[in-house]
Amino acid sequence: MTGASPPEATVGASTIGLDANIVVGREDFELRAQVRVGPGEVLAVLGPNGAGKTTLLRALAGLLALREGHVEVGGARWDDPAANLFVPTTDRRVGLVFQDYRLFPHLSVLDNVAFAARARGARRGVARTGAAQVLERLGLDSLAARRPDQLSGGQAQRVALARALASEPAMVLLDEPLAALDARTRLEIRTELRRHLSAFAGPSIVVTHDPLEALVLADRILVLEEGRIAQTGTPSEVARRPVTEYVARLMGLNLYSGCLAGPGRIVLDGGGELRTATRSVEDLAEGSRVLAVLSPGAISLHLGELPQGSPRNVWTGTVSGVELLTDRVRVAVTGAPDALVDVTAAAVAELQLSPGQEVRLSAKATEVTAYPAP
Ligand SMILES: Nc1ncnc2c1ncn2[C@@H]1O[C@H](COP(=O)(O)OP(=O)(O)OP(=O)(O)O)[C@@H](O)[C@H]1O
Repeated sequence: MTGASPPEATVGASTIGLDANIVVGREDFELRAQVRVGPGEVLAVLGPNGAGKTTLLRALAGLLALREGHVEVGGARWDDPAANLFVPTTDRRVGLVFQDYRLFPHLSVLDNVAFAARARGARRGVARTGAAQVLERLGLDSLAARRPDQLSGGQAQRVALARALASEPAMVLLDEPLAALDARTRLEIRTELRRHLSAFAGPSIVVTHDPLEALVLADRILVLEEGRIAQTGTPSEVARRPVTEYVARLMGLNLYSGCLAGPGRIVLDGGGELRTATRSVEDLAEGSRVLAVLSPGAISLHLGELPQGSPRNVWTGTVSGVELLTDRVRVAVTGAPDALVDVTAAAVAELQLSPGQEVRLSAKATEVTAYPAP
């Protein structure tokens, strides 16, 4: 599948894991998404606030009933309104991990992890033995006797994952699992989480705001916007060929839409044009709708004459903002087209860049990646 897959596309090839066609309404919001996740596959769901990510997880977990469609996991139907079928959450084999972990405060770590087996009717000793094995596997055995208020954020997150895995789920659903952690712990746990999810045999879905988390954790990314699938693809497809402004911004790219007006020449919808050296658009007919991305680091800013051997794309603009990032300065330029440009702090000083400043922008045609618009 390419990164430019159409809306409501199907995700993943296998049908043995999760196969869902989700239609749910919440007052004036409607989510419509077809989602397939293969066994052992990790799907990251990315999207802006209010896109419907949590609604999607809640529908899969049985915390919200479908209006239409179906949810099937490992061949078992969990929701199918047309057949009047709805399996309640407690009877769905789902391992849930929430942002705030939701550990039971009055239970020890061991009993938190043993909870699902107990709820299914296992005897206390049996449930605890199973829980102890999971804790050991995750390297958490030393925490077994503690209560949740005696855990750090990172430890609580690990215990929450242990509890989810100990329930022997058919599917694992994680809602912003690393959001409550500080940056350093997040990095550590992200790596561990990747390992544990890779070892899990069923489908997993991770909801996240963080593009890096999606890129690192997932085999496949699904982008939700306003209750619809905006894009699906492997992390590298989505990172290289975003199809919406939201994804382009997340990936730190300038995204332009326009029409092919000759070989390698794109007339942009918002004004201006770009030359591209992308081979794959050469076969497209003139007039075809295309998207083009240009990295902020591939654009240069100039005040006077351009250096010799000028690149193919040159245009003028006005600096509208200058923002210091950790290792570079991001300059917003208004023009035809608008662009975000990354320069060094030295360049900002040398060019005396500040809002209102007129600049010339240049970028090589080889840096402009174009592809058919979905
Ligand atoms: N209990 C509810 N009743 C009615 N509408 C709701 C309810 N919960 C959420 N919504 C609406 O459903 C839409 C999707 O919300 P949802 O929480 O799924 O988004 P999200 O992508 O998870 O957002 P965020 O990243 O902010 O958590 C929003 O428009 C929201 O206002």
